[in-house]
Amino acid sequence: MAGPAASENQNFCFKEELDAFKLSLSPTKEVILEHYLAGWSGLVKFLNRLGNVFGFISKDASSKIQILRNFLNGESGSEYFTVQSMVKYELENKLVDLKKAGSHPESGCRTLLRLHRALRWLELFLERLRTSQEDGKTSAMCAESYNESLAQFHPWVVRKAAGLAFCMLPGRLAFFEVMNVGTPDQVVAMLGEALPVVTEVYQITQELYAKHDLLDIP
Ligand SMILES: CCCCCCCCCCCCC/C=C/[C@@H](O)[C@H](COP(=O)(O)O)NC(=O)CCCCCCCCCCCCCCC
Repeated sequence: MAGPAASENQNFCFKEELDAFKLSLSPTKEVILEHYLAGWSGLVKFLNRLGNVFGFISKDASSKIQILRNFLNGESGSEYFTVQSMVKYELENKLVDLKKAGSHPESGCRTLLRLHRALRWLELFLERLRTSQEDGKTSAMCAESYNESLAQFHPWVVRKAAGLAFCMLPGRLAFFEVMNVGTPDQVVAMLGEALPVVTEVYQITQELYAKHDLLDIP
């Protein structure tokens, strides 16, 4: 697969995309939705640069980002400032279908849970990338991370399609180039700095969802 043109590369740097997750952590360790979504948009942008075979994944992620942005820009937008305030607001106002799909099939809590589960995949994948050898296979790293996380929530047909798409991932070096961060050493260093942030955002959200028994929203 040919890499993106140099001019295109100037508009993209993986580090900046991940920085949005850093910004999403408030001083009181709440997760600011706007920045969280900006982080996801950056990842989707990256995914789109990898080629059309990932289109079905980036479409699903984009539509979930959009659902949440609509809440944020809607009339109750201020309630959606952080993930914590969103959970409180939606639960207090009975805006979440907790056990089975009903009148709120696209609640903020439910939609964010899907992205949250994918964040665990990201964490596992970035850690594998960071510690990979020069001849490491991104497709295998991606598949292993997926099988350990997101796959359990997906039906067979989605798992199958995802597995096929992973085979189309470029090799480690070409993948690093698409990230546009610098030399492989610089990429590895950047990942070392970025990962703890991803982990922290994941853990805070995980604890919040567990506390409110929201981890299985249909
Ligand atoms: C680099 C390769 C990227 C591979 C992406 C790995 C994740 C694979 C996810 C496969 C999702 C398939 C699409 C369909 C999903 C939905 O069925 C399913 C359930 O939704 P529903 O309850 O509304 O029906 N949706 C989801 O689980 C949410 C998936 C969100 C995936 C976001 C993936 C963004 C990937 C960003 C790549 C960034 C890589 C950066 C590496 C340096």
